[in-house]
Amino acid sequence: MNEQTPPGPLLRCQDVRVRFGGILALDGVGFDVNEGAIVGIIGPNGAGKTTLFNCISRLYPVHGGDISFAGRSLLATPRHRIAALGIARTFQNVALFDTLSVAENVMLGAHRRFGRGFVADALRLRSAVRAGRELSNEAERWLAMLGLEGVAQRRVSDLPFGTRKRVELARALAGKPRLLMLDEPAAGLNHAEVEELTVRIRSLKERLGLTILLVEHHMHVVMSLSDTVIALDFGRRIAAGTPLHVQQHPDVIRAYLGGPPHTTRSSSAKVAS
Ligand SMILES: Nc1ncnc2c1ncn2[C@@H]1O[C@H](COP(=O)(O)OP(=O)(O)OP(=O)(O)O)[C@@H](O)[C@H]1O
Repeated sequence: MNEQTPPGPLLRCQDVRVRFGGILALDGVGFDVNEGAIVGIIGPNGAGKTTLFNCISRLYPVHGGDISFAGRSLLATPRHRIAALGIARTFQNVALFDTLSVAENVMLGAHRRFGRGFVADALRLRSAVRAGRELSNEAERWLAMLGLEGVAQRRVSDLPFGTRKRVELARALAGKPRLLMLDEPAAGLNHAEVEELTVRIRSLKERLGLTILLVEHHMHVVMSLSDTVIALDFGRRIAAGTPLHVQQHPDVIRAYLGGPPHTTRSSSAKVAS
């Protein structure tokens, strides 16, 4: 555990509520994420998974409850301070600077750790050169870790989707987060890429001592990686516990199969590992 962290979970969501007009996208959701754990969030389409990520990243306002990180409420933290606190994320549809190179995108991820000193250095030539070199060495390290050395100078827009997802992961890691939030990292990947991703997430977590919050529709990925799984449906937490417990929970099966009380719900995911 990090010395500056008070005892307790690294991330705590308590009774989180978010409304969009008449829709309660999150309706009193609560759970803890302990340091070093992988917590999976599952649920049918529209369950509130991405909304939850957007609340933790401070992209969406929260209308009730609290979200705290390392013992401190995030709700008073402006969104531009979230990365500096040690939270990084990837997006369902990949959010990179398409016209920049792979290396430049990853350097941007590392840049936050150079902070204001980096800007100050830019005003002093020798230091600026040194800081630039450090940043570039740092980016190279992450590119090597993700097997991206061969495409470092390629423009992101020229790369296949699976590679862009890896670049986004490298950029998130370059910020040296304590909490890494992965929003459907396996979406759009082929079978071999999904297998490779599962192994990579597990090994990165071990190697870097990461804590991971994972939203994923591929049940094999989420069930094999997660220590704890939280299931949402219509903005509510319907189950939480070990992957096996959640997988066999009648409300989870009902939510995915569209049985009562939510007979209209369908989903692209099946509850099977
Ligand atoms: N910006 C928004 N404006 C209005 N409604 C929204 C917005 N974002 C999400 N919603 C609504 O909130 C609910 C939860 O959506 P959310 O995207 O969080 O679900 P999800 O579980 O991530 O679904 P999926 O698996 O399809 O990505 C849905 O009813 C959705 O239409």
